Amino acid sequence: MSADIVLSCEGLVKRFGGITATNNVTLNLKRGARHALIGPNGAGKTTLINLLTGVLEPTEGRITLEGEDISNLAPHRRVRRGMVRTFQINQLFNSMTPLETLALVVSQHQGLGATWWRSLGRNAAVAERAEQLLAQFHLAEVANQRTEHLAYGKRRLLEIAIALACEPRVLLLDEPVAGVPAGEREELLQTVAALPADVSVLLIEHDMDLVFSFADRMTVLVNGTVLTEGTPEEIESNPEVKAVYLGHGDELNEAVPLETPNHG
Ligand SMILES: Nc1ncnc2c1ncn2[C@@H]1O[C@H](COP(=O)(O)OP(=O)(O)OP(=O)(O)O)[C@@H](O)[C@H]1O
Repeated sequence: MSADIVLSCEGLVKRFGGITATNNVTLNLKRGARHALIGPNGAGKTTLINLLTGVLEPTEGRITLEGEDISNLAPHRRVRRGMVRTFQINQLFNSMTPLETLALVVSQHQGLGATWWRSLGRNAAVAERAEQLLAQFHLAEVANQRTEHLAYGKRRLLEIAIALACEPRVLLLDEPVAGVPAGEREELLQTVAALPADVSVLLIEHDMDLVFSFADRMTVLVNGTVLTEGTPEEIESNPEVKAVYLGHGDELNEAVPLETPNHG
């Protein structure tokens, strides 16, 4: 396999009883890519991410990370190897502050265990990395507020900061702006745009503003199958893609949200 492919899946199939949610999907994520996965509701995007991260076991097919077959690795071992995801729905510790949460994750990642309170006091490297992440993700001013009191956009930022604290080589971003109110979107869009260039990103998103401003490559999934893959320009002008989305009453080339996210 080419050295510039960081994550790939080949002939991936997932069946749930009689439903084929993923149908022979082959996808290559290039190093440093900003790759978007789009498709109408029920196209199989979430199932594909669950297969890539190891939450679901494929019926058929193979997944390779940095040239190694990870098809049978447990989810946490895939994270250790550098593939990290965020979730559509926040999965945060409500009673902790962003500073505590990030210190915990950084501490775990550095092999110091879950003793974030000790690490914060005694380990300058943990505190420093947590502070850096707080600044990078516009969380410094809310660093000491309990997460349950944070605005929704800040919670989404914290979630991406947590993923970055694991120092991923591959980041799977699952609908980062879903449910975020208009006034908080800009900060999130800017932060996503400013993600480190050496982290390869696979973005699942319904918001076409974000998809077209972010992606340098796009894969369109329909009924579990890859309809097409290409540059944003190719996707925008592809008649088959337009036909799929026309049923939703929107024009792809207007770069408007194609549908209302059903989560968040
Ligand atoms: N655990 C499951 N059991 C049975 N069917 C499932 C299961 N998970 C997903 N499916 C089916 O697989 C298909 C793909 O669903 P999936 O959630 O992956 O689509 P999606 O593209 O992520 O949709 P959305 O944009 O709405 O999140 C759907 O027909 C769905 O009903």
